[in-house]
Amino acid sequence: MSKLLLIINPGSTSTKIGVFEDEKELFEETLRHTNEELKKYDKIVDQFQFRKDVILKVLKEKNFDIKNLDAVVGRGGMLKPVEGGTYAVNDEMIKDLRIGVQGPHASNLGGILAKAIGDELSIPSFIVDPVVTDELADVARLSGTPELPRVSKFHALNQKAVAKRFAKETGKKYEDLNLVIVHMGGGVSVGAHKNGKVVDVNNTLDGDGPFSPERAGSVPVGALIKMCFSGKYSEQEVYSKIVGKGGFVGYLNTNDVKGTIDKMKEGDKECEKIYKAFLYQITKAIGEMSAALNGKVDQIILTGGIAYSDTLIPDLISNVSWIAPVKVYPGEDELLALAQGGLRVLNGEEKAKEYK
Ligand SMILES: Nc1ncnc2c1ncn2[C@@H]1O[C@H](COP(=O)(O)OP(=O)(O)OP(=O)(O)O)[C@@H](O)[C@H]1O
Ligand SMILES: CCCC(=O)O
Repeated sequence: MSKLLLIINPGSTSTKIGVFEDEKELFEETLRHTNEELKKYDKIVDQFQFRKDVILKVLKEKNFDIKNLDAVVGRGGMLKPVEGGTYAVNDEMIKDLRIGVQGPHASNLGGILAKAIGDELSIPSFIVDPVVTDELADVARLSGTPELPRVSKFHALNQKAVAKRFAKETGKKYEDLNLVIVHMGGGVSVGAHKNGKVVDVNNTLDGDGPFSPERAGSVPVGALIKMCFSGKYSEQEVYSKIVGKGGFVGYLNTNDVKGTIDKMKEGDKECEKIYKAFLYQITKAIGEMSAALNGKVDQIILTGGIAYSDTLIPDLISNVSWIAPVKVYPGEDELLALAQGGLRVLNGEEKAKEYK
C-alpha cells in the first residue's frame, strides 16, 4: 500500500515542505521568511511555533487532511557527529536539537517540527542525513591548533542527493566518482566527494569557507580575537556577526542574492563589489577542494537556490571550467531525499537508526 509523507525542511531563510505519496510529490511549497519576520526571535529554536503555524496553515489552505499521513520526515540538525542514514526522532535527539549540541541551525527545527506533528497524529517521525554527517578524511580534521579540530557541518542531504542524481544520470556509481559540489543557499558549502565519501568540506557554519547570504565564512582570526576581547560585544553578538548577520546581510543588510544582482545590473557599485567578492571566494574554494582531490575531478556540481542565477552561474563556470566540466542542479533535491529516507524505513528496506 502506498505511503503518505509530510516532509519539512527548514532553511535559514525559508521552510520548504512537501507531501509525497511514496516517491511521487503531490505538492511542494517554499514558505519564505523575511528578515523582518525572523529578527524578532532571539534563537532559531524560538521560531518553532511560528514555523509550525505557517506549515499547518498552508496545509489547511490546500485542503490537505493531515490525518491521512503515515509519517513526518524533517531535515536533521546539529546533533553529535553521526554516520549518514535515517534516524527515528527520539527524546534524546529532541533534547540535543533543542540545545543544538553542535550549535544553532535552522535544521534543528526539522526533527522538532516532525516529532511535534507526528506525535499529534500518533505516526512516526524521522530525520535523514543530518548536517553533522561526518565522513572527513583524518588528514582534513587537523586545523593547526590541537584544541580546535576541523569538523563536518554542511548541506549533507542535498550534496549527497545531487551526487547520487548525477551518478544515476551518467550511468556511474557515486562510489566511483570524484566530485566537487558547491551548495549555495543561505550558507555556502563546498565539498570534496571522493568515491562516495565527503572527505573534506568547509564547516559551513562557524566561520569557514566562502561568505554567503547570511554568513561571514572564513575571517581574519587575529582581528576576530581582538573583537571578542574588545568588551564591546557579547559572545552571542560576535557569533551573529559570523552566522546570521555576516556575508550579504553584513555588507548590504539583505540576504537576497538575486535582489543584489538585480541592483548591480541597475548600476549599484556596492552591490557589484560584494557580488564580485562572492564569486571570487567560491572560485577559490572550488580550487581548494579540487586540490584536495589531487586535481582528479570528474565533475564540478553547482546547486542550491543561488544556482538559479543566470548571472553568477555563467561567471562561475567561466572561472572554473578549466578544472573539470560543470553541471548545474539549481535548487535542491532535499525534499525527495528526505522522502526516500523515510520510505526506506516504512517499507522495511532499512531499519531506522537510533540516536544515542
Ligand atoms: N534566480 C536567482 N538568482 C540569484 N539568486 C537567487 C535566485 N533565486 C534564489 N536566489 C537566492 O538564493 C538564496 C536562498 O537560497 P535557498 O533557498 O537555497 O536558501 P535556504 O534554503 O534558506 O538556505 P540553505 O540552502 O543554506 O539551507 C537567496 O539569497 C536568494 O536571493
Ligand atoms: C550546516 C550546513 C547547512 C547550512 O549552511 O545551512
